[in-house]
Amino acid sequence: MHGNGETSGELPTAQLVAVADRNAGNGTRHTVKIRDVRKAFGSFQVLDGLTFDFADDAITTILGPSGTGKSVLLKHVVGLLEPDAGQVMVFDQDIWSASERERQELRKSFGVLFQDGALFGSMNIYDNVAFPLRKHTRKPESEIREIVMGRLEEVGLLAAAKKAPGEVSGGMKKRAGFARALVMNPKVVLFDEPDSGLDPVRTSLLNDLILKVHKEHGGTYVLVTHDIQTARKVSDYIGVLWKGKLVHYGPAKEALDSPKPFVRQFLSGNSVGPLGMD
Ligand SMILES: Nc1ncnc2c1ncn2[C@@H]1O[C@H](COP(=O)(O)OP(=O)(O)OP(=O)(O)O)[C@@H](O)[C@H]1O
Repeated sequence: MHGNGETSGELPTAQLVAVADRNAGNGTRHTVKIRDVRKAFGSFQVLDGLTFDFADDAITTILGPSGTGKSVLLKHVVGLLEPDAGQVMVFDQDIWSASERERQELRKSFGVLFQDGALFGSMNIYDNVAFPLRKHTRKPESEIREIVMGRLEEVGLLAAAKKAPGEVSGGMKKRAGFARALVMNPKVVLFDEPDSGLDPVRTSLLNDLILKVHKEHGGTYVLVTHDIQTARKVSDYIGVLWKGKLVHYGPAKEALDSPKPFVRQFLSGNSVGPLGMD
């Protein structure tokens, strides 16, 4: 992204950071910063020098065509993939300069909701949600119970606590995954296509839930989706990835009203424009 902002239509780094600063309002540090991150698989340059800060206490949606590197970006943020170059800073610490132990600690500040909820099929919903607390804390079962029941109530799953993941609907699995992602009180919550496989009404209900929980607890939420309605509904900020670059990042309204041809085409779902099937 450095040095070629004009040709690609990207905002220069300083402006991207300024956008995030405006959101922080009082100059507070940003929890997650991406600095010139590059990643290639073989000869395919998936991330081609990304630099931006995720806005704290806001919901940022990352949009972009299939295969453009959205999931790869999320995996860099949680430290599951190491960049070829550049830094992923979490709480001002470069996660790949940190030791494996420090990285594990940093990961505890993340809640992650993968596409299918990633629940353990052999455990009921309650035990799935309790899992991170049992694994990462020494809290007694009585306290774990209080936390888990609170989260299950929040996502409307108290009645399903004893059910196995295989016995509940896709929407319920996602809500259970969301409850589990929140159980350690994470500062950063990442959603990889939370709406995939859900009908429009359940997608809308899940979006309401994301907004409600975010309003209540705050935090840096990052959501990858293909669903423009979801982006319209939940986003404070929108980033658009294309061909390894962040072609837009800013307040949601700015993205939705963007005059840039690719951003316009993508956000309107128009078949005519710079984006083709390749
Ligand atoms: N571990 C890996 N090894 C090799 N290639 C990979 C790996 N992970 C991702 N890729 C490739 O990187 C590219 C970006 O993948 P990614 O899953 O991030 O896309 P995406 O934007 O999330 O797509 P979609 O919207 O379809 O989920 C794809 O071409 C994918 O095949």
